[in-house]
Amino acid sequence: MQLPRNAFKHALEERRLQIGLWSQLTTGLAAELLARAGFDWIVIDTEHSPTEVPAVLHQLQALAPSESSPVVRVAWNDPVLIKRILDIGAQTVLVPFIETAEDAEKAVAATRYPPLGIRGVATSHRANQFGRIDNYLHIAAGEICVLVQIETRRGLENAAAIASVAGVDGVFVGPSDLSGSLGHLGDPNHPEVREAVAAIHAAVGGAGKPIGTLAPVEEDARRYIDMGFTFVAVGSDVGVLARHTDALARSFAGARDRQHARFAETDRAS
Ligand SMILES: O=C(O)C(=O)C[C@H](O)[C@@H](O)CO
Repeated sequence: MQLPRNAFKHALEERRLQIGLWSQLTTGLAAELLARAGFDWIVIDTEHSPTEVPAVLHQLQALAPSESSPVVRVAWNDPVLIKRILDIGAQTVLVPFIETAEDAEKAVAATRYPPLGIRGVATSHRANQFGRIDNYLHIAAGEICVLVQIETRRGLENAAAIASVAGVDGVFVGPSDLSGSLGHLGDPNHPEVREAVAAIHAAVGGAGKPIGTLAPVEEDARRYIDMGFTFVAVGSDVGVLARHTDALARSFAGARDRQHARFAETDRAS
């Protein structure tokens, strides 16, 4: 049996723009629904959601038949978390809070078997099709994509060194945390944050690696695309659901309030 090809990894290598969606809805059912939407990549976020490993598995299964590549954001740069996610078949991991080249090396090492790294060896799991993929131990890394997240002032200062680490396939800028770290919490469009994003973009480009981000505001997403970002998540499932359900409820609130007022009038009259 062949190792599955990681379409997202190869698209990044070729700098083909990948439009993504952030997912925090946690269930296989939600992932199945999103799988048909037409995004190139979908982040299964375990850092800022209640999603634990079994729920990641259900989401990977739901996304498997689709054209949307799963990207699993682990909760922390922890080799145990990364190992568990790889063993259930994720081929792309996004590792948060990378501040130095050493942090990035640690993330990469967690995805590589010895002697290149420290990934624990299991003989039969979903990633190797329960032992059916020939030579998995020696070829797995070829289809694993490691994205590291820069989201602090320290990460900004070390962006070029982080991006240059061998085995880092791309750098993701976290605008929300970066703005907090730079003293502009809640204002990812503050000029200093924009300047920092531009500096990270230049450093990552200089290292010959692709860069991506999450930009739920359309104007921001289009700006990043115009700047040359290769992978841009343009929204999140919870955001889309919350905003659209708010708007739907609001659009019928007038009809309900008018009808209730008529009831109140009738009550008063009787
Ligand atoms: O710093 C950021 O921006 C991110 O890391 C993305 C966030 O975690 C968040 O917006 C996901 O809901």
